[in-house]
Amino acid sequence: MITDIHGLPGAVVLERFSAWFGAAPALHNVDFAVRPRSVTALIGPSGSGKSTLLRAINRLNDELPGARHAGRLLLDGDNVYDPAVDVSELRQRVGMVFQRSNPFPRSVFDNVAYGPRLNTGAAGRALDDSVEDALRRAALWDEVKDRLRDNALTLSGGQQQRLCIARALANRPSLLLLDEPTSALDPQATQRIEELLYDLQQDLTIIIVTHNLHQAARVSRRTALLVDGVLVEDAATDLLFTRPADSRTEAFITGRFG
Ligand SMILES: Nc1ncnc2c1ncn2[C@@H]1O[C@H](COP(=O)(O)OP(=O)(O)OP(=O)(O)O)[C@@H](O)[C@H]1O
Repeated sequence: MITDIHGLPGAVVLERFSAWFGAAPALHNVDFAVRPRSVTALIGPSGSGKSTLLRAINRLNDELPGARHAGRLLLDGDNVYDPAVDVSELRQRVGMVFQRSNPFPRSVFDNVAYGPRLNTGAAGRALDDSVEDALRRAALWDEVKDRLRDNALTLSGGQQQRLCIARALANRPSLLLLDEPTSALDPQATQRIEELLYDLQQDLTIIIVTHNLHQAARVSRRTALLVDGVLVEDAATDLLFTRPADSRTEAFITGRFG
């Protein structure tokens, strides 16, 4: 099954992938294939390795002292840990959005224009067009089209998070990683982002870490459970929540641990 999707654009494949920060592994021999152009949810108790897995994909763990890994991690069929990989180019292909929205304290426009300016040298009309396109794809354009010169920090929390999504989309990534993107938002702002993810999966692969099992059930086609750095189960979301194959999944989704 894993080899079926290996080289497809936006496909992520982990092969016996392990990660350590110290002696104990944060991820242990993970075999995991993420389907392209769909939403996959990562769930699991606190400290089970969800963020470590996300951060392994765009090599953010590399920045942490003592971090090391073993095994292979492929994006679009390429090993992201190949020495020839340009990490900044990798991070254009892999957008990431965090729990706390983190717009730059600059204008709405400049936030979204940042990547295209830096990576393609876009300017003038071409830059305006790519900013508008990213804001439209992030379902934010109508709300900010008259506020493009306002400081991004004047937007609401939900708008700031969609702005961070737009900033990532402006780099035309094939993969979007979201680490608990709605946990600081109210239900309405959360719903807007969930609807947005539903639309965005037409064009790109999305992996979302969430502590909210209802959210995983609502937004994802597949869900994977991590426990103590081990991938316990990876299945179609409706199956995982109704007929889990592993007793640890059943215990987790019924609230008996984690
Ligand atoms: N920078 C770091 N230095 C040392 N250990 C770390 C670091 N980041 C994570 N770990 C350890 O790696 C393991 C996995 O952590 P990780 O943050 O990936 O879990 P998580 O499932 O995302 O947790 P949470 O749901 O609480 O965010 C934990 O034991 C954690 O203590």
